[in-house]
Amino acid sequence: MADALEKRSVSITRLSGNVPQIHTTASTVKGTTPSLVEDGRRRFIAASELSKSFGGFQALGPVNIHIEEGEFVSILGPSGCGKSTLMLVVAGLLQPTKGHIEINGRVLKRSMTDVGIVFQDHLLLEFRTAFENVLLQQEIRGLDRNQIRKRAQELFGKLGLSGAESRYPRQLSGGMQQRVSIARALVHEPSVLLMDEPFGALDAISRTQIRHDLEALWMETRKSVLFITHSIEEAIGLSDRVLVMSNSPGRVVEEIRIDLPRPRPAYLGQYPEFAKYAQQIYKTFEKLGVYQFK
Ligand SMILES: Nc1ncnc2c1ncn2[C@@H]1O[C@H](COP(=O)(O)OP(=O)(O)OP(=O)(O)O)[C@@H](O)[C@H]1O
Repeated sequence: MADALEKRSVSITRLSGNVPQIHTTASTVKGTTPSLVEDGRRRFIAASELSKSFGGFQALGPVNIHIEEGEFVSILGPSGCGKSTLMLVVAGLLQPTKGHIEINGRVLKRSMTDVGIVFQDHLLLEFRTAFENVLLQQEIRGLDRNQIRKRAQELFGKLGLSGAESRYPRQLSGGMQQRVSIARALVHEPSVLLMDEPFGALDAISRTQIRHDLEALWMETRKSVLFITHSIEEAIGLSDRVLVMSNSPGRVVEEIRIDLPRPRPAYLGQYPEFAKYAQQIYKTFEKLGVYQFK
C-alpha cells in the first residue's frame, strides 16, 4: 500500500447527494466478487445508505462509506453530526434504521467481533493493572494465554508503556491510559480498528506524539481503521482518506485523499499539500455554516 500511496495525486472529491464521485476501475481478484474490489483494492467495510433515527429524530445519514483492507480513514465532522452513531452502527452495536453494513462482502447482522474499539474515555477497569486490562481480551475471548501475553508485552514496548505493566489506571497519565486502551484494542490482532475521538481528552503535545506512535503501529500491522476526530490536523496526519461530514443529520459531503509520505512528521505544515487539504476542509465547514467567522 505504501507504493500505491506514493503514486497518488492530490485528490479532493465533492460528494454530491452523498454519491461518491470517485473514478473506479472494475477489476477482479481471485476468490472475491467484483463488487468488493475498487481500483484493485478490497473494500473491507462498506456501508450503504445508512441512516439512524432515535424516535422521530434523524441523527445520521443517509451515508455511504467504505474502508479498504488496510486503509486508514478518518471521519471529521461538527459536534453532534452523528460520528459516534456512525461508528456504533459500523461496529454492529447499534442497528441502522435504514441501510446496511457489509464486512468483507457479508452483511453484518450482529456486533462485529473481529474488531478493536477505542473510545475517548479509556474505559479501563480501575481494579486491574494496565497489563491485566489488556489481558481482558484473552479472558473474554478465550484466547491462548501465552500468545496474548507475548503480544501484550510487544504492544507495551511499541506504545512506550514498558515498566507500566503493574500500574493501576489511576497511576497513569491520560496519554498512558489511552495507550493501554489501544493495546487492549489490538492485542487479539483484529482486522478492524474503530477509534472514536481517542485523543480528544489529551493535551496537544501528547496528541502529536500518540498520533505518531499510532501511525507507526498501523504501518506495521495495516489494520482497516475508522478514526473519528474533531481535529483537522489529526485527520490529515493519520489518514489515507478523510471523509468530511455535514451538520446533523450527518452526511459525507467531501472525500479527501491524503497523499503525504509516511511516517508523517510532527509538524505537518512543512508540506504545502497539508495547507491545501486543511484549507479545503475549513472552506467546507464555512460553507456548511459550521464556522461563521465575520
Ligand atoms: N441513544 C440516543 N438516543 C437519542 N439521541 C441520541 C442517542 N445517541 C445519540 N443521539 C443524538 O444523535 C445526535 C448525534 O450524536 P453523536 O454522538 O453520534 O454525534 P457526534 O458527531 O459523535 O457528536 P460529538 O462530536 O459531540 O461527540 C446527537 O444529537 C445526539 O444527541
